[in-house]
Amino acid sequence: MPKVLISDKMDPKAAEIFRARGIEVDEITGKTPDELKAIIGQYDGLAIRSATKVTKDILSAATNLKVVGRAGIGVDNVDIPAASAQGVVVMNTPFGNSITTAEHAIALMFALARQLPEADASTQAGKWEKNRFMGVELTSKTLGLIGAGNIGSIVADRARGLRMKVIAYDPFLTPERAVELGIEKVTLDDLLARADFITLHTPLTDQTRNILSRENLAKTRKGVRIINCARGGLIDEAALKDGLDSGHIGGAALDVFVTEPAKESPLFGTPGFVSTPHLGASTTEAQVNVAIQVAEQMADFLVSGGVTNALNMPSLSAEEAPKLKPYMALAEKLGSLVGQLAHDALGGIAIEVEGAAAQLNLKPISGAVLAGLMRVHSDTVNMVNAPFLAKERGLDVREVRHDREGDYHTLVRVTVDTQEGPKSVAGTLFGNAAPRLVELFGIKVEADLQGDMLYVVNEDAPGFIGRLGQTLGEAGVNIGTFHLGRRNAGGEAVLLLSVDQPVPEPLLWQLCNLPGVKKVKALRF
Ligand SMILES: NC(=O)c1ccc[n+]([C@@H]2O[C@H](COP(=O)([O-])OP(=O)(O)OC[C@H]3O[C@@H](n4cnc5c(N)ncnc54)[C@H](O)[C@@H]3O)[C@@H](O)[C@H]2O)c1
Ligand SMILES: O=C(O)[C@H](O)COP(=O)(O)O
Repeated sequence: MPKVLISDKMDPKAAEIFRARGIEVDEITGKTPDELKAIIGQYDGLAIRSATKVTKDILSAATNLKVVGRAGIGVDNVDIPAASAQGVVVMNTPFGNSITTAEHAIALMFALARQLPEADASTQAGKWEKNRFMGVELTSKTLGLIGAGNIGSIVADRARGLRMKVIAYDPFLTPERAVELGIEKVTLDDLLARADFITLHTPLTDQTRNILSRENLAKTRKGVRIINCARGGLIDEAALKDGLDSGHIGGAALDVFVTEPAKESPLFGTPGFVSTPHLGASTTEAQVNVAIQVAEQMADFLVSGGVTNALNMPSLSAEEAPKLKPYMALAEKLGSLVGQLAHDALGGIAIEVEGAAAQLNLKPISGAVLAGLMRVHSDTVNMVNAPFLAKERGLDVREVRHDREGDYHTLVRVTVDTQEGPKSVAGTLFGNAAPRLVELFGIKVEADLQGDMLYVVNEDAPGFIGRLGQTLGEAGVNIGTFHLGRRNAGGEAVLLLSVDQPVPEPLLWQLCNLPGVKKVKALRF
């Protein structure tokens, strides 16, 4: 039974779903990194929000971990390259809290426009300072969005409802989408020069870090009000403080900080500054949404192999997964076969599909081929890390879908570029379920790739098979199945034998020395 750890505060629905799907679950929150490291080894899945930092160090102890599920959007607390290298799938819930977070941005915009927190504190202190608090209307003001993805688009929609003019800087926003959203796509400088309010909705990346730098803050309109419900690090906090002190910036509201938890900051107590403790996603509705989504996604993966919203693996729906399962087994065997038979470094690999296979999602099939190929050299390779390792090793991976009828109703072909030229193996599914090799380096041969096997290349001549059987028999090696193929009568022949036990090295040498033998190799599937 798979076991999941929920290490951050999460709606109880998550644990309920895991249990209902036959998954054992522990909810242990507030652990230090060392404490987490000490227990993580027992879990197949880790469900988190933003508090747990899934570092390379934690992952190194997560020897059973298969999936990290983020109940939320941002995954900057997960070392995705390290997880990928270790074959751990990382998934998030990209839409579950978007409305809630957009609403928080709008709430903070109102808070700034009408100085609500300061007015509240003053009133509750018994001051009744009616003349101190003079606000601004939002109607007709220009709102500048930096980032117009899921959350930015919802903010735009709500802001348009408030009769604001919305402009957006987002290099990936298409002109068509901008029209659809009713917003104007602008350059960053244009946005800085025109916006009365600026709200940030990008992830924190090398391109967005410090996007509101001291220099860019100086380009904003006097009195600009700034909201950040996205990620700390998008704004230079020291420059923001200086801008508020000088009066150039009319107000700033931060839900997120460079260092969290932000228990102290030079910004605290600055007039015009409003803050919340990373509450963007904190509504009952959003937390129920993300808890249900993350638990369903992780359970799908752990129980049936379905992959949704993964950041380091192609998606595979729970309905697709059973259909693809036999193909992935076939693909992995074909990858393993070429991996075991290749003698030199491979320059490239082509994964081709035709017939029924051509109608399927090719990514998981090619991931399985690569996993089979590379597992020959490392048993920690799986479908998640195989494509990354292939890229790291400079392997050129080509995927081809053929729209043609072949000899088989479904076929997967793997061709590797070797120093001797391209070499190809192909397989099909018998009864839509049983993987079968049907071609080996240009020779038609039908074989199950199963357990211990022997691959023999020899000159096609009478008497050879008898000598081979006798040599194996005398050494006490029992032959299970026997598959023979040849290029042409009297030419080169290929034998694939399944044997009941591994063939020891001295016996392989003995077989190599039989007359007519060109090559012998022990294989294992
Ligand atoms: N405060 C919270 O509690 C909270 C809650 C949810 C999400 N978030 C954060 O909000 C942010 C936005 O989330 P989302 O769901 O809208 O993400 P998203 O991926 O849907 O949208 C991000 C947008 O940023 C744009 N972008 C990327 N690089 C850019 C750049 N250099 N300049 C301008 N735009 C750029 C992208 O094109 C995309 O449209 C994320 O950082 C997420 O972690 C915070
Ligand atoms: O990226 C997100 O989803 C938000 O930052 C929410 O973080 P939280 O789950 O820790 O509230």
